[in-house]
Formats: sequence, structure tokens, C-alpha cells
Amino acid sequence: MTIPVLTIDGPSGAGKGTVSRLVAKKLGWHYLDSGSIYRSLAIALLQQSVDLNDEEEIVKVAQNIVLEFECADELIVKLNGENITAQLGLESTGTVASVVAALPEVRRVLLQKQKDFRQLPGLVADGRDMGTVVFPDAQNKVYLTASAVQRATRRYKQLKEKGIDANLSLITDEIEERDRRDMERETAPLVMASDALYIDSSDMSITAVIEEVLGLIH
Ligand SMILES: Nc1ncnc2c1ncn2[C@@H]1O[C@H](COP(=O)(O)OP(=O)(O)OP(=O)(O)O)[C@@H](O)[C@H]1O
Ligand SMILES: Nc1ccn([C@@H]2O[C@H](COP(=O)(O)O)[C@@H](O)[C@H]2O)c(=O)n1
Repeated sequence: MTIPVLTIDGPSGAGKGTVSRLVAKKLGWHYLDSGSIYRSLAIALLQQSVDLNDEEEIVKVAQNIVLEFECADELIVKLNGENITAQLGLESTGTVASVVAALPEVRRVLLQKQKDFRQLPGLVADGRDMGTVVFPDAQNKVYLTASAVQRATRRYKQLKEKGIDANLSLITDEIEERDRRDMERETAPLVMASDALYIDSSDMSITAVIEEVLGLIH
């Protein structure tokens, strides 16, 4: 039996995580936030002061990380037994994640961890290469985007709400730099799958996006 998968790919701050989590809840499906795997690796590398130019050492750390996910109101992630949820959303974590995510061997090592999430009754998977590389046979695919200004503003508000100091112009620069790195890397770049539904959420509410995505499933 083929286990159904809905993939939601797109750039940072497009709303993939928010939409995926709520759609998964509505459908009663599992949820994979693949970015949190790359972010967890980034945190492990920072904790162990690994040189980000030392590819061999980065791959070793990727091979050995033990991750636990708990899908409550927010996603709780434990790295080697330690709750790292608070550090996960920092823009600095995302930047390191995108640097190491460009390494082909890192992606190869982390591939199976992502595929393992495909379990009954179904999976909603969000990331950059869910519909193109990890689950190319997914029955439903979405490419969710929004303008860089909207995405940076959303991220700024999100950080402020969490009480984290943030600078809008710096966040805009970081998001644009991360987009460029994710789209231009050679292995599994962020591209829209040819069979994906394109949604630009710049002027859409979260509810409107969810309705459009659920319409695809039904
Ligand atoms: N359509 C929307 N309208 C307004 N705010 C939104 C919309 N979609 C998402 N947001 C808000 O934008 C912020 C970023 O959303 P989210 O974390 O889901 O993005 P993402 O695409 O998963 O980003 P990343 O890839 O960096 O994890 C959140 O605070 C979320 O509530
Ligand atoms: N499928 C994926 C998911 C993420 N990445 C990289 O991780 C960075 C952080 O991801 P977020 O979704 O949590 O923002 C992202 O910028 C990518 O570089 C990836 O390569 N593939």
C-alpha cells in the first residue's frame, strides 16, 4: 500500500511550517519539518565547535546525531537527549543549516531519516526538496512562496513575539542570502517540482492558504 504524502516546499518564511502543521492536524497525518533536521545538525556543529569548512567532521556529526521529535502545539526537538527547541528558530541557526545543507554527503546521510517519517495514515512534509528529491512520488505537492519583504516581516514579528531581539533589515538580508544559497546549490536546490501547485501567500491569510492546500487533497 502506498502511504500518502503531501509535500510543501518553498523559501524561508513562506509559511510552510505553519500551514503543514495545521494541515497535518486536520488530516490526522504525521508531520515532517525537514528544516529542523538541518537546523539540529547546525546546533550540534556549533555546540561541538566544528570548523564549518571541515566537511569530513561535519559528515561524522551528521551520522551520529540522535533526534527526537514531539509534535505538540509547537514542534519540540531533542538533540542527543537535550531539548533544543528554543535555539532552533534563530536566524543564525538557519544560516549555518543552509551552509551545511549544501554539502551532498550531508544530504545523503540525512535522507533516510526523512524518508522514515512516511508512515500511515499519511505524511505532510515541509522543506526545500520534499517533492523533488525525498518524496518525488508524493501524490500531492505544493510550492509555497511569498515576497521577500513579506517573509522577512513575518519572521521579524515571529521573533519579536518570542521576545527575541530582531532587526528587520538584517533579517531581510539574511533571508535573501539564504534563498540564494538554497536555490543555487548543486545538490537538491530549491526548485518547484513540475507537478506542484504554486501558491503565493504574500496577500493571503494562513486560513486561505490552508483551504487551498486542503482543496488539493480532497
Ligand atoms: N499567510 C500568512 N500570513 C501572515 N503570516 C503568516 C502567513 N504564513 C505564515 N505566517 C507567519 O510567518 C511566520 C513564518 O512562518 P513559518 O515558520 O511557517 O514559515 P516557514 O516557511 O516554515 O519558514 P522556515 O522555512 O524558515 O522554517 C510565522 O510567524 C507565521 O505565523
Ligand atoms: N528539505 C530541506 C529543508 C531545509 N534545508 C536547509 O535548512 C535550512 C533551514 O530550513 P528551514 O526550513 O527550517 O528554514 C534551509 O535554509 C535549507 O538550507 C534543506 O536544504 N532542505
